[in-house]
Amino acid sequence: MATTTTISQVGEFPLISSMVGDLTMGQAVTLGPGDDGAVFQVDGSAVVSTDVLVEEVHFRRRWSTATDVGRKAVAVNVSDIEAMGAVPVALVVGFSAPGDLPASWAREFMAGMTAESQKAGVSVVGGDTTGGPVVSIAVTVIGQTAGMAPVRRDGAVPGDEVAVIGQLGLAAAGLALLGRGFRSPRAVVAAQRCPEVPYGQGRVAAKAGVHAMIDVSDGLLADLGHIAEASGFAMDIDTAKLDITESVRTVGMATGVDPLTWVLAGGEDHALAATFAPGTVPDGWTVVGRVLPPDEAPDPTVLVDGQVWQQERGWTHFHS
Ligand SMILES: Nc1ncnc2c1ncn2[C@@H]1O[C@H](COP(=O)(O)OP(=O)(O)O)[C@@H](O)[C@H]1O
Ligand SMILES: Cc1ncc(C[n+]2csc(CCOP(=O)(O)OP(=O)(O)O)c2C)c(N)n1
Ligand SMILES: [Mg+2]
Repeated sequence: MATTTTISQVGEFPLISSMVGDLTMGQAVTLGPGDDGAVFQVDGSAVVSTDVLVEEVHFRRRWSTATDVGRKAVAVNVSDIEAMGAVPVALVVGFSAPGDLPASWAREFMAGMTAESQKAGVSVVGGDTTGGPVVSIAVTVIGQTAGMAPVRRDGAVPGDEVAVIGQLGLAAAGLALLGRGFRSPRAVVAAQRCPEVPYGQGRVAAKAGVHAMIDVSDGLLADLGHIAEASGFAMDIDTAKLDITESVRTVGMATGVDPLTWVLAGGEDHALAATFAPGTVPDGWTVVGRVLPPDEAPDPTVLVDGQVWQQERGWTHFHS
């Protein structure tokens, strides 16, 4: 019978060596993995953000390959740097796993991190590896402002156009499919396994003078709600302007779910949502609504076609 080598059989330090062996460092990095700290240069202020992925909460090993999870760990983190209008530079990864995890899973996870890091233009400069009851991944990403002010959530003003770039609804439709035991349409399942982050578009928005920006991790309404609240103004989303991808419609029909609920409230697509002065929305972005003056809507909330949205707005942890 074929046996699978586990990470406990390999041991901590040989495991680390096998995980970092193929990493390549970008120009800004002067010292990568192997010492007590990594060293790299940043241009301007450092922008830092962290996101945790926990097995059975953010992914399942029977739904996603190790490569998918490694890619997703990078994508969801770099997405926050994009949403700050900054440029990603380096990231560190905390990796915990049970001793019976196949060693190949850990190596393929790093291969996924490497592949997505190259796509995003960032280097994996270090990390930590420990035992734990389930696979947990904590990534911290560092970006640089490189001559521009960071883009915050509190800059939306009445009259702004609300615009998005990237996919919406696919990851949630993919989750619905995987949960029902299906593996196609491939596009939505792939989006759940790893989102297609619109790398570089955060910077494009910053250069266009974007007023406020966020990445859509929990759901469009929930995340735009953070901009509305931080800025103190309401927004109205015009659902006729939302692009509902064909594959998302197909999954909606097959499962009896209104696909609009995934587009408005499904998380994990890591699209960017932002508000711009009228006429300054960059090419490729889709205008989906506007920021309202207080006399039209006194509460800083997100309306849908002028109405209060009565259904879920997005994902929250700890819900029963
Ligand atoms: N345990 C924590 N300790 C300190 N700050 C936290 C903690 N959890 C979340 N935050 C901060 O709260 C804010 C909202 O977090 P979150 O909703 O996870 O943001 P995002 O969707 O960008 O990942 C962020 O600025 C984050 O840094
Ligand atoms: C097994 C499994 N169950 C449920 C989900 C759905 N899900 C988990 S976390 C999440 C929202 C985003 O995660 P969060 O940790 O809130 O990211 P952040 O907002 O901090 O970037 C969603 C939609 C999933 N991806 N996998
Ligand atoms: Mg977070």
